[in-house]
Formats: sequence, structure tokens, C-alpha cells
Amino acid sequence: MFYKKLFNKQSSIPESIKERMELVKSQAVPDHVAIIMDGNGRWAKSRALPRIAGHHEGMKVVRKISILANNIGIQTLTLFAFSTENWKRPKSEVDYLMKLPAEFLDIYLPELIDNNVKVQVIGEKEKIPSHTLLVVEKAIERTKNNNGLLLNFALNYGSRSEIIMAIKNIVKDIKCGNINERDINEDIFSQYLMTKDLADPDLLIRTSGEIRLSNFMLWQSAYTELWFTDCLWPDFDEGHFLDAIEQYQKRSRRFGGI
Ligand SMILES: CCc1cc(N2CCCCCC2)n2ncc(-c3ccc(F)cc3)c2n1
Repeated sequence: MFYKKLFNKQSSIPESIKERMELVKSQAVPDHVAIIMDGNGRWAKSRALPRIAGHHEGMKVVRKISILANNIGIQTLTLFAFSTENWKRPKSEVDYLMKLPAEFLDIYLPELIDNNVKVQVIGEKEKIPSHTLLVVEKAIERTKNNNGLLLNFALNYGSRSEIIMAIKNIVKDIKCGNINERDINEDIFSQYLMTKDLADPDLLIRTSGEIRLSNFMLWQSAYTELWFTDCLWPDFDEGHFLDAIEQYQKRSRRFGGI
């Protein structure tokens, strides 16, 4: 089909990147990469554009990095698309952001399906507008049998809220006798988190020069390698992503051991 030629997974990747990809693939790639996609507003401001132009440009980078991650064999890519704190932004910006999933899926879902990508979401669905939820749930349904990259969007996600919800559900299960207080350990606790079916992230990338976690996967990133770049998300490309993976491969991870 037309889009297959247009978005063929190999033709959209620059030649110079392909060599680096082969080298990265020859070593262990991180199973789970998480990204805080920061700097969209600043990118727009530096070009005297409205903030939403940065979000729109950032959406194109989501597709580029998802295809690359899938091609180098990363199992899960979790993208921090909207935090529980983002509701404080101007209504016009929130309304625009809540329309981005539909725009993204409308343009890129056929290509993602063609690349065997599975779409999932973590976050609190209650506050998300029904029009957004509808298209996201359709994409989850349409890709549920794919076994390539798990493209996991954190949508209205906040780590502290996730932890409080886990505690409340554990208390509920103790009260009704489903679990015993003395059986609670880190594995049991992890089963009450939204990420219960995911491995912890091996590598967390944050763009735009901010050096903080911003209430993102706080429990899950206890042993996660952190990689920060001043690059603004809309300017983030395959080269930056491979920089992070190559850096990760150079670091020896000890999980607290020697
Ligand atoms: C709801 C806020 C939001 C913002 C956003 N931005 C703006 C912020 C960061 C930069 C990327 C572009 N993107 N990009 C893709 C999605 C998306 C979400 C779910 C889904 F199933 C498919 C796509 C997205 N969602």
C-alpha cells in the first residue's frame, strides 16, 4: 500500500544511523526505555511559535523514535505524554493536548501496525475526555495481538498517585482476606501498580536539560540508568536516541551489588 512505501521502516532511517543501529544491536539493548519528552514549549517559544506547535512537532518525534526502538529490538518504550500535573496548564493547551492522541493515531497507527507495534496506556482514565479514550482504546484493541515493540503511553499518569492507589487496594485486599499483611513485599507491591505487567525501565531519558524525575515511575526507576540531554524533544532524533543506548551499553549495571 501507499503508506508502506512512504513509511517503509528502513527507508525512513538515514544511512549513517543504520550503521550505528547494527552496532547497537550487536550488544544487549535495554528491554525497557522510558522517556520524559520535555522541551516542546521552549522549542516553540524559541521560534516565536505558539506552544502547541512544539507539541505538534514533538508528536512527529514520537513516531520516529518508536520506529527506531522497534527496529533495534527494544521490548517496551514508555513515553510520558501527559502528567497528572499537566491539568494546571491553560485550558486551551490541555484541550489541544487531548486531541493529539487522535491525530497521532490517525496518521501513524497504520505504520505502527505494519511494524508489529503494540499500543498500551498507563494512567488514570477517569479525567481523560471520552473522545481521547475512544481512539486510544481502539488502537489498543487493534494492536493487542502484535508482539513487536510495546509502545506504552503514560497518559494522565502520576507516580505518587499510582503508589497511593496501590496502598489503598492493598488495604482493601487485606481487609477482605485476599492477602495477608505479612506476605507484603516488593514483588507483591509492584503487582498493584499500573506497570504490573511491565519490567522496570532499564534506561530513563529526559530531554530539555531538566534534571529531575517529575513524579514519573518513581518506584519503578529505583535501579534505572538515567540519561539527560539538553536537546529539546522536538529536536530529538535517532542520533540522540542511539547516543543514550550506546551510553547505557557502556555503563555496567550493579543493581546495588559491587
Ligand atoms: C495526551 C497528551 C499527548 C501529548 C503528546 N505530545 C505532546 C507532549 C510531548 C511530546 C509528544 C507529543 N502525544 N504524542 C503522542 C501522544 C499519544 C498518546 C496516546 C496514544 F495512544 C497515542 C499517541 C500524545 N499524547
